[in-house]
Amino acid sequence: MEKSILPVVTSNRTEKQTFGKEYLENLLKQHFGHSEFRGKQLEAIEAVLNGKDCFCLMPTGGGKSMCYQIPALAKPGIVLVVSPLIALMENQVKMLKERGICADFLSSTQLPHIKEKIHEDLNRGRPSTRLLYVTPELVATSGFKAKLTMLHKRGLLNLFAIDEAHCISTWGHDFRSSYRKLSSLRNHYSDVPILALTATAVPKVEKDVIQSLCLQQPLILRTSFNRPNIYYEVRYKDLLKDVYTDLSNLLKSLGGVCAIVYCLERSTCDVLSNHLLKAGISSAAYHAGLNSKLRTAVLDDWLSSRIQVVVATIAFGMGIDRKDVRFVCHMNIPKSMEGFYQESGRAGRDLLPSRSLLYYGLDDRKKMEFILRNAGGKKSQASSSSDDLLKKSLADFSQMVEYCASPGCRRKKILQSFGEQVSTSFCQKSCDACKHPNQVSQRLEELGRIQNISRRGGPSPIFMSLSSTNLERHDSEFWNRDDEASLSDEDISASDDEVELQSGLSRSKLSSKVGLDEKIEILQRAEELYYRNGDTNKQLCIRHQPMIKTIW
Ligand SMILES: Nc1ncnc2c1ncn2[C@@H]1O[C@H](COP(=O)(O)OP(=O)(O)OP(=O)(O)O)[C@@H](O)[C@H]1O
Repeated sequence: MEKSILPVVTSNRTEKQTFGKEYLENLLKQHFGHSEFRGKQLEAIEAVLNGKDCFCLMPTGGGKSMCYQIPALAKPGIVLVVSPLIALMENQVKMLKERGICADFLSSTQLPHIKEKIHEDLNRGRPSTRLLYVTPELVATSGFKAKLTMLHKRGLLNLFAIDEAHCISTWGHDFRSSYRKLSSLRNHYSDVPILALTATAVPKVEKDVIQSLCLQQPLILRTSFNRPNIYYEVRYKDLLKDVYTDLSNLLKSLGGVCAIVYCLERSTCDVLSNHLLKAGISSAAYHAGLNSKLRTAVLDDWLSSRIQVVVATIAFGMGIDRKDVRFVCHMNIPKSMEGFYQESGRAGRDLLPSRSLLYYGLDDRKKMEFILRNAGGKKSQASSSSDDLLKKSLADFSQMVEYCASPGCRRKKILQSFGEQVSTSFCQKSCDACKHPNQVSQRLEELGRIQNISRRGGPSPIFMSLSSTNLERHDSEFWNRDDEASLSDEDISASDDEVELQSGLSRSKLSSKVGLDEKIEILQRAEELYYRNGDTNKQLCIRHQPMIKTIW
């Protein structure tokens, strides 16, 4: 384990002096090079340093990590960070180590001697580890619970930070049940503050997270989801001569800016990336169908600006911290505003002017609607809960359609979908509908005419061509059936502890076969499927649990 090269500031000052604004700002400057706290960061940091539970809702790129990283530096002891994905843990630990901060993660994918070293450090009188990243599954094991109790008895637990806390609500009820068991943290270590962090603004999720973690009179911090530095625009595929040429012309006009183009399908990523290359734009495709070596090379090239544009599926982005993405494009309409917000939000994390463009097509809309409905229709037995889930996914999608195909400020529609009410003037002409209202109205009228003609002419060719066989094939892409076949029942039933002891080999074999990004894509799609199909997909998720399990 690499150890801290920079001495971490610990202080024996009194609480008031130790946690003063100036002191905390110094830590921010000294360790991260930022001159001041953003949004509600300081409030969250002060709350947890004073022993208070806190629920923190911040938009993507809002700087949530700082809310537990600064407390880890301000106070002696260990901050335990519960994180859903190994990829996220690895990224953060790497970044912290580069800054000389002693952080580590424990997961079943790590080599035994690395884990041993971490445990050795935790057993020391004064461990050098300041931040320890773990999965909820590990927290639920008896071995790790004993370790936590030992640290607690020695007064070494500074804070529990639950990153991506919405997972408690979205995944915790079923196939990641360990998320629900995190309540044991509050029950066993009542004097250690808990900080729950998320960018998911649904009120039901907030309530569920607070209840599930048993937060005690938490300070609730909500930051507006507005991203004022992003200009939002929609272009209409049906009114364009050639969408790919439109995109390549736009990219050329923007200069060599760093960009991400999201596509629904892997094949589109390949075709579009080739088109951009032919147009003289440096680009590469990135999706779970490529081998991991190639994906790593694409990611490295993009992160180091050797490639300008990555044309990717949703597998690309989670945990990737490149601040200067200037342009995010959606080639197809996403399934929900939440997904769109997360993906478009990868633009402009440095707060500089950036751009989001969505290409809306009538066929894409029909295709997505068909996929959502078909997923619901595949249920073996209709149940009211799966009907509700289907209704929810269609309602989520209709918000996205409204964003694209109805007049009015785009920014306002995004914020309204998260329950924020704002006036239209709030946008300050930073979306196409506010900047060029006449042009947008005219395009919508033209689109309406085309839509009427296509309605009279029957379903579109794409809609007709989506046979159930095609969709089966589409679904099978989510899971690697070879991997499924290679797994024993032991893997399926083993707890995290047992997996570590008994089937580390099969797990690592599986890990080497399946790239991290593919796992992320699988997990995201599993979540998507679960939402769409309710019980049916619960079975699907359980069946593929060994596969999904390797993600955390
Ligand atoms: N006070 C600050 N001043 C300047 N930059 C900051 C500040 N706090 C955080 N950042 C930077 O903002 C970026 C986003 O931070 P972070 O990854 O913590 O965001 P996040 O809220 O976790 O986002 P996401 O939900 O997308 O993961 C990082 O590059 C981080 O270094």
